Amino acid sequence: MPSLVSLPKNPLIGTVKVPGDKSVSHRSLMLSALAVGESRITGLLEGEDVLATAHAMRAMGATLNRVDDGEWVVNGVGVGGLMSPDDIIDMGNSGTSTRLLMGLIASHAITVTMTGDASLRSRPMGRVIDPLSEVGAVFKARDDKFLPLTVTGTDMPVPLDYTTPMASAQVKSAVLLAGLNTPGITTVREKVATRDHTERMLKSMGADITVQDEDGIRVIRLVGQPELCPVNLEVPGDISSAAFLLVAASIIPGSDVTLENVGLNPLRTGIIEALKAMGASISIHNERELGGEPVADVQVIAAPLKGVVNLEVDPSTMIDEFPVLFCAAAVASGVSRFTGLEELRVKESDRLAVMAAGLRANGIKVTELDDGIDIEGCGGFIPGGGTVQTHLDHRIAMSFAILGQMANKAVMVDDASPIQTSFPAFVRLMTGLGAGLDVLE
Ligand SMILES: O=C(O)C1=C[C@@H](OP(=O)(O)O)[C@@H](O)[C@H](O)C1
Ligand SMILES: C=C(OP(=O)(O)O)C(=O)O
Repeated sequence: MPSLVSLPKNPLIGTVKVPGDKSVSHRSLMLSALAVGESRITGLLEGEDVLATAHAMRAMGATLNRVDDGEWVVNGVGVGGLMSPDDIIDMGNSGTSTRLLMGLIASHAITVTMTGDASLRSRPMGRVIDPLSEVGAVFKARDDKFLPLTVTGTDMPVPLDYTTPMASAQVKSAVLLAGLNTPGITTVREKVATRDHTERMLKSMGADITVQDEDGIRVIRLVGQPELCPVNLEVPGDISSAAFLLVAASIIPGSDVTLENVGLNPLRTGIIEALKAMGASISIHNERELGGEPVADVQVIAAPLKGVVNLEVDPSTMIDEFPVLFCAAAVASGVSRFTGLEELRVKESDRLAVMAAGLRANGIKVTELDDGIDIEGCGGFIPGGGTVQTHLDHRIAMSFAILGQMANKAVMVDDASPIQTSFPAFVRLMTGLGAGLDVLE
């Protein structure tokens, strides 16, 4: 497996585009595959996770054709038109693909067997098996909660009124997608708002979906069995990928980077608020809307960061950005404390334990908490010299690639291959800006 070596080189200078948003890309393929007619998607993220979604939708009968870089044409089968695939579907490393697809399948009378890589096979699926079983789907899962699993959807789906037990857009979306081919109104209630790409895209495709605040609970109601209209959709840049550059350009002295066309969905922008709270110099330009999502150009100029202990940002608005934020905290001056992050333990890896181990291996003093982490910042360059175990987690790999740019000794990432799941151009783009990254095959 290819390892990655990161050592300081130059300030990051330039203007770049980050790849398409992974969450929006998944949904654009899934929903256009259920539309009646031809959809055209541009700016699609062509990372392994999204390609797994494309493979799954083809296997269930939709026609998806790649016509150019990031440009795909999808001919959908209509809501209710999915068919049983003739083989097991390998979902690779992608939790979003797996859980949202389970929702789609739950209200189609088809049978699908899914598996994934070692990381995905270790992640809990009970959080979607439980509500989808109430819809009427039948699951046969390893230990009742892990992949490989077989799901048999029902031809008599029940519309749920479901309150999500944790802040999860994947769980919310799985229940909503099950509601697509279910008569009646499917209701999902969220105590904590999570990314609303599903809601926005369904509305833009003609579904009758409403979102209300009822006594502090976000209530989403979807009328089942719509005819979804095909779309011409441009996918905005992924702020979760942009986050690596926001942190890198903040911590590497002399950097000045502009990121074009970044999706700034209000339920995804916590990383910008968090970095600003630490002293980052980030400005937003050219705000506009793209495919129903707010986007803008984001400029970041290097600035000294200070630790933060009472971050007043909702974790669900930056849940995937905590690994790289921890690296920013390692370079900042002073102590940082992050809590309320138990969900990080069930991502591609246990991101609290793996980040703590990687930071310690590179000379950073950390204390791992049940639901968070304390980090003693170095106020500049960190010792470095450690090898980080990524555990098949792309965000661990990229976070330590960034940290190595502020290390006295090289930071080694044991496996760079997971980066292909969400940001295939990461090394090329970072080195083009001035970073010192080398991939060793
Ligand atoms: O709905 C989505 O596209 C996602 C939701 C989040 O997961 P949870 O909903 O489980 O928090 C996030 O971690 C993931 O990268 C993408
Ligand atoms: C958790 C992530 O994705 P998924 O759940 O789709 O694997 C991520 O991209 O950080």
